[in-house]
Amino acid sequence: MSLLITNIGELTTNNEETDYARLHDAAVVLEGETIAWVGSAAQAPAADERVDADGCAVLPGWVDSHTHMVFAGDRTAEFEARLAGKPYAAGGINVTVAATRAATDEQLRATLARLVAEARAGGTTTIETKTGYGLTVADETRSARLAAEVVEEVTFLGAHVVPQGTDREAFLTSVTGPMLDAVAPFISAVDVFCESGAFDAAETERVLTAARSRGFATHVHGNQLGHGPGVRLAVEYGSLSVDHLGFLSEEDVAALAATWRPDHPTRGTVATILPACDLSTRMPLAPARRLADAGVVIALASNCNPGTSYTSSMDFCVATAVLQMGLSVEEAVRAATLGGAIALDRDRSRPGRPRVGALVVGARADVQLLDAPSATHLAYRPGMPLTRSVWRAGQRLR
Ligand SMILES: N=CN[C@@H](CCC(=O)O)C(=O)O
Ligand SMILES: [Zn+2]
Repeated sequence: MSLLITNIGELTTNNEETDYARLHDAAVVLEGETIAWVGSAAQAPAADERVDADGCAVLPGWVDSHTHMVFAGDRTAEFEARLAGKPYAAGGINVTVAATRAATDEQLRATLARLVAEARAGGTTTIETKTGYGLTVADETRSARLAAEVVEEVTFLGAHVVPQGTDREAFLTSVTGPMLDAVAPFISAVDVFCESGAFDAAETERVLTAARSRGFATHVHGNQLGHGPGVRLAVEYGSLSVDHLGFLSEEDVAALAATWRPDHPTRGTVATILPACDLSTRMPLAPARRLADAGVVIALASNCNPGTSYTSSMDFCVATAVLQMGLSVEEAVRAATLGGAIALDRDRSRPGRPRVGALVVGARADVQLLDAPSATHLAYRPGMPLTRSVWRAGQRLR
């Protein structure tokens, strides 16, 4: 079954080969799960079905490369305390750990389904989600298994915090051994919260080493609450991304930039910025402009979780990145699509892992149509419901 979306006023393709140029008076053809044709509306081939975009903007579906959606419970009281001036601290995670352990599979599934549905309705077609609210072998395995039922990228975040009442050394031994082995069938990457109140540099290295020795890609939560070793270690260990980044030294920015120079031997480390979290925790916004000017590839993600960022709205993240972090609309949209795909190592097609984040021939047919003539309206009309239609793998979701 093929579908022609035509009369597109502005088409964001993220096609590197055409210098990321946006097309006007454009059309795309979806064939089954895949993008089959992209070009000028006047030259579009016939298809089984046709959608008229009425001159509106079409973009790749959002790629949300950082969320924590497997949880139970509520942290409104902690949020209210923050509004009254109490700073965010990693310890709050234990409240969600207790609620998550007490929840049934069906309760966790229901929350996950609700959050995934919200994200999809907002144009998100690729979701990464992390474990990290179970923190025993059984609870982390359950979180990974339930996540894998509904999202395509599951990341093991056993090293989120040392749970209350647990011996630190015994916990780390489990996270880097039996716990990691138990979740392995459900995950594609490993993450670690490198921060005071969570895990220090030596502990972070243990987690990254264990992941690497089993062939898993890694991510690091780093430099969120203060300056620290997160960025340095992510770069040293070749992590796919380092996320948060509210506190960066000149050396941190230079180290990240060096990974994107053509002479760098491996794939670079993406800087994932999480503006909704920065705002909700009342922490400094990550220096996105500085990172972009230094040549660092940026991903923009929601960090949807009950503690620091209870939203999956990528539209909100894009608007904030433009209005408050100094990115252009093009940069912010690219970070929320192609940037996320690069952070998940999904910007090229591999068996069982189709390319996402770009509207180019061969990529997965993940498409959003806005109720607006250009992507600029995401920042120009912040907070407005601009998602008109969404297709994921060729299936219409709304
Ligand atoms: N920073 C660490 N983890 C989450 C927050 C988890 C929580 O507070 O529940 C984050 O990315 O912000
Ligand atoms: Zn996070």
